[in-house]
Amino acid sequence: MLVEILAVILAPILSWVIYWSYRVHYFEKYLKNVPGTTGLPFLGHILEINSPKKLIEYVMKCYRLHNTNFKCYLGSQAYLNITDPEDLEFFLSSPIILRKSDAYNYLHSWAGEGLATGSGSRWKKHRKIVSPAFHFNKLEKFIDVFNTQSNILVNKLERESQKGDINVVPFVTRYALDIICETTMGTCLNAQDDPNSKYVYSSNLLTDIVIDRMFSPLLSIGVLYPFSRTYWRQKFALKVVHTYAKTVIANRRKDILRNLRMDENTISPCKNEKRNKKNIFLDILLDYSQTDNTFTEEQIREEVDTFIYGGHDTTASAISFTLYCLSRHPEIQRKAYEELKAIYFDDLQRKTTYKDLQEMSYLEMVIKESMRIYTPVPVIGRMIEEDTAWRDTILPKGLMIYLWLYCTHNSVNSGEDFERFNPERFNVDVSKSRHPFSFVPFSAGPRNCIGQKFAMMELKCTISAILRKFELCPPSFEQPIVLSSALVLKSNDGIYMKLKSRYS
Ligand code: HEM
Repeated sequence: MLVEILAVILAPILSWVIYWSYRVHYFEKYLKNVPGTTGLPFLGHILEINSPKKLIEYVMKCYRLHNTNFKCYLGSQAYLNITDPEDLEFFLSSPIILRKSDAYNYLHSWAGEGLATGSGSRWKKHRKIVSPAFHFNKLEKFIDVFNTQSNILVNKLERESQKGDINVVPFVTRYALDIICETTMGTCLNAQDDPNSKYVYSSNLLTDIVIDRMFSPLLSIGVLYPFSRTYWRQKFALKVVHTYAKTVIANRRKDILRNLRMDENTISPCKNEKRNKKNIFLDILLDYSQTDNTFTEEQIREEVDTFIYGGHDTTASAISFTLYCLSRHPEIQRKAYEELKAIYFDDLQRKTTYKDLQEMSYLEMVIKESMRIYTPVPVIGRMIEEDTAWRDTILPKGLMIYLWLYCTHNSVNSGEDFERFNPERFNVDVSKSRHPFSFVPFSAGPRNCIGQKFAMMELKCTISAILRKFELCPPSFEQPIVLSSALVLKSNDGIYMKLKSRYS
């Protein structure tokens, strides 16, 4: 009897030991010359990377130690961390290394196999369908939305700043959510006015849950997850966001069938402004679905949720960190403000036009420099599907690749003075002297960010509106920024500043 009990206990442990040894041996056959270690037996480096804050600390520690690409292990799974621009170019330009890594699986319940998480022929097809929506002459029409929403944001910030130091992150995040919902679905979410709405609560909750699952060994195990409280909270939040998207899609389809699409002179539900709602991303998907019945309602919903996820936290991170950089560098802020004064001439409160945005060249350099130091998407993951030659070795099937844009940006790849906030490094001549993959905040190659032009327009429009209204100053207390990195870079304790109105 005792032998049988021991056998029952020991068999799974022994299988685990054999499995772990086999897998580590399998990866090490090819990765033995890559700097880094296999970590603790059975655990790898799990204990050092158990939160978004520890992840970025750990990665920067390894990068400073090895000064190049390095490997690490989570259990028996090997991860190759890429930091060198030449290697970023290899992976990002590859027409075959296109599948996303395991970390993106946690987004599936929310955004399904939408553009950011999908792969294979379905991803290729959807990318083709969605691309026309991001043509610059379609994007131009969204300036009205940016203007309306940034006006609301500036008013909210003004009210709040009268109380003293202000954490801009929650304001900017709700603002970005309003923008992406209106441009994607043509609906007015009103997150800025109604921060406690079910949708805002649910989308924030889903973001937090994705991050929790990435770092919690228990929540990441598929069979155990349904027994956790998080699973049931996620189920509730998913129901809210999916029902919202499905209702909007169904109503919009009815409008199209009844030929009731809004034209240039109809009133948008948002702030009663005249707006051509025909340009929303959803219409491009619905129009396509009328020509191809394999493009299902569920797939449309997944793309809508993908835009909402991919298009709001990222821009909120970039806006918040740029405001932070401006508030801590008064001389650079003064130059950016001078540029705006020259563009807006005698009416700093007027609406921004597409032409204004083209003229904001110094502000664009400021935004780029901020995205270099505080890279909004610090890391991109890929999975190797077939053995692939790389340098003098083979990347074995099943290997995960983490492309650390954050490390590449925050190193001598950006110049010897890389720790200095210096927008001038993005003037045309200096930029030319660097490797083209030394600065890729929107990624590059076939899976680059489809929303990058949209994002840059939104960033310029928002930051210029805030800068025209306020002088940004440091808060009354010292705030060291502690970074946390999951899918998007965040400051652990918010981003505080003092906003002084330039006019009343
Ligand atoms: C500052 C803002 C933004 C940054 C820094 C950013 C960055 C990125 C990065 C690094 C990727 C990953 C590409 C890869 O895996 O190689 C990506 C993908 C993507 N982004 Fe953005 N993004 C931003 C804003 C937006 C916006 C506003 C939208 C939508 C309107 C958007 C939609 C997407 C989509 C759909 C993908 C997946 C593309 C694909 O895999 O084909 N992004 N973005």
